[in-house]
Amino acid sequence: MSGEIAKAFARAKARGEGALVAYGMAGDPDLARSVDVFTAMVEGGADILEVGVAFSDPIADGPVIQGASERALKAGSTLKRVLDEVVPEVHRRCPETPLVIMTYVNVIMAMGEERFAKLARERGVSGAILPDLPPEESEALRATFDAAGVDLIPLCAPTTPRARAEAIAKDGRGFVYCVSVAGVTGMRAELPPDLSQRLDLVRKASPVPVVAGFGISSAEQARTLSAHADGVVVGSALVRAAHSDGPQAVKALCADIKRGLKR
Ligand SMILES: O=P(O)(O)OC[C@@H](O)[C@@H](O)c1c[nH]c2ccccc12
Repeated sequence: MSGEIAKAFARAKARGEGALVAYGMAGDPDLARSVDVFTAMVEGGADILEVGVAFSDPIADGPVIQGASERALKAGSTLKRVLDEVVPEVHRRCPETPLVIMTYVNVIMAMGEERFAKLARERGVSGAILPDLPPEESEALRATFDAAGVDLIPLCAPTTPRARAEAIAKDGRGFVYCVSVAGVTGMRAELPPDLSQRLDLVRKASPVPVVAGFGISSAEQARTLSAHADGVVVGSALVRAAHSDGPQAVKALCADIKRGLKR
C-alpha cells in the first residue's frame, strides 16, 4: 500500500468531510495548462486527484471525457509525457495530495507494467485505475503494482454480484471505486435509488474506503451519497468546467461539491 491515499481519506474524515476525488484529463487543453487545472482542483478542496491519460478508444467514457481525450491526444499527450511533465509538477505544487493514474490497460501494456509502476512511483503516483482490466489479469498486475508501491484501485459495477463485490473490496488497494450506473461516464440528473444500499454493502466488506463515481456533478448529490460512501468522484462536470471556463471555474466547482460533503 502506498499509504498516501489512506492518509488523505483520514484527513478528510478528521475534518468531518467526505473525500473529493477529482478527475481531470492530463493534456487538455495541453500538458502545461492541465497542470493548472489539477492545481485548481486542490485549491478548491479536492483530496485526491485522478489523472486521466488519453486513449484512442475510451470505451467507458461518455462524450465529455471523449472530447477531452481527443484534445489531449492532439496536444501530444502520452503516458510517458504525463509521467514526465504533468505528474511531477502537480506533485511538486500539491505534495500532500495523492495522484492516481486513470487510463486503459493497453496504455499501460504499451509501456510495460513493471516499467510503468516503477516510473509512476518515482514521479509521485500513489495508485492506478484501469476500468477495462480483465478480472483474470488483475491479480498478476496487483502483485506487480504492490511491489512498486502503487495501489491498483478496483472498481465494482451495478452488475457485479454481491459476493463478487465483497471479494473485490477485500482485495482492495487504496479505495474501492463503486460505479453508480451501468454505462459510460457523464453527468446525470438522477442516480439509481438502490445505490445507497449497494454502497453500504461494499463498505461493510471493505477494509479500505469506498467511493461512488459516475454521474455526480452537484453538491446535493454529494451530500446524499456522503452518508453511504467515504467520498465521491467527479469527472465530466470538472472536465467540462475546465474546457469552457478554465481553472477558476474548476476550483469553484470543487469548493461547491466539498460543501456538499461536509457532514
Ligand atoms: O465523469 P463522471 O460521470 O463524473 O465519472 C467519473 C469519471 O469521470 C472518472 O473516474 C473516469 C473517467 N474515465 C473513466 C473510465 C472508467 C471509470 C472511471 C472513469
